[in-house]
Amino acid sequence: MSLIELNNTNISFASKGKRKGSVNALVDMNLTIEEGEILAVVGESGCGKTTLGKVIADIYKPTKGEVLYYGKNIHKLSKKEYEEYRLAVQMVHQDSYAALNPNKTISQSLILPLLRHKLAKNNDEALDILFEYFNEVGLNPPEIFLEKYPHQLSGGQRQRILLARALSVRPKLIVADEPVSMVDVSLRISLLNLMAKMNQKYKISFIYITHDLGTARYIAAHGKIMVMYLGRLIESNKIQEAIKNPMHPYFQALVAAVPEADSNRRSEFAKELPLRSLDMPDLLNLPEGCKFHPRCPYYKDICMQEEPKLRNLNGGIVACHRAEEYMKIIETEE
Ligand SMILES: Nc1ncnc2c1ncn2[C@@H]1O[C@H](COP(=O)(O)OP(=O)(O)OP(=O)(O)O)[C@@H](O)[C@H]1O
Repeated sequence: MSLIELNNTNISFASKGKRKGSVNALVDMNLTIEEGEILAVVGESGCGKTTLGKVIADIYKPTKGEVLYYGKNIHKLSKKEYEEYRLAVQMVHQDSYAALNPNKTISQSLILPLLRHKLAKNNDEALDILFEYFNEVGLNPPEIFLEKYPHQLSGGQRQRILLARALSVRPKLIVADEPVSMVDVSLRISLLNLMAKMNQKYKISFIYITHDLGTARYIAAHGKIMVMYLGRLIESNKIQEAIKNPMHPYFQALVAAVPEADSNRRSEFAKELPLRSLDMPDLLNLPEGCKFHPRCPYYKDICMQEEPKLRNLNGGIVACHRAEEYMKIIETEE
């Protein structure tokens, strides 16, 4: 049974601007996360990646559809089961500063959940647990970091603290939302390696949310990728296969935009894909048919009329009317 499953999950928000309307941030989302799996979620800003993470962590409640934890709807769990789920699914947020209380030392912030969830009987036991995980995430010696306030630490140190906090409650899944985007480039690889190590050592599943395909490929080297566009899942596959043979034109454009020093490793599709437009459509007035067609260089009449459904192709799934046809065009062009 899957650790987490989303069944036709939808969520819409009232628009934030002056214009009235609602934004569909997740549309008929179906996905499964297995124990120990790493899933990278990619797509450009505003496509719904964070919303997806927050729905999985029950920070947002779906407007329609359900989230299952080991086959059970999270909103129908008993109190005890729900507590177990809340500990099992931890979210690490992009902005490490906002995620920590600025008026409390790190130890004051991190001891509390351990006591509240009865993972430690008293402060000393909680500190022992934190020492263990601070060492694990490379914050040595732990006592120095535990007595600091968030503003006294660097972005990289705060992200490690958030990972240690998530780890300390022994989760089954960590939803990591752009965990390295606000960290110095030189520290990114060490944080990614840390997550990969946690995945191997503790069999923790990861959902790694990013708009950066390079880091997604790095962390989910043996995992899956899912590509989102305007709240929709448009492609998913094993990550290596997906990058070698991207099916959806939008994903082809993302792959084409990744710099690759070694020409042998470049996907054969990784060439400039000229989109018709660089802008996302108006969220309050989405186009008919395929939501990508106003930007797609390969659209035909059917793309303007019918929204493509997800279907099986090349070991994965894709929502594009013309994927096979398009892939053939590329083959004959080369
Ligand atoms: N609490 C909210 N209230 C209203 N609209 C929201 C809310 N949260 C998200 N949205 C809207 O839902 C859509 C998806 O947002 P989301 O933050 O999930 O995208 P994202 O892909 O994570 O973007 P980014 O990469 O910039 O973080 C956006 O149009 C956003 O404005």
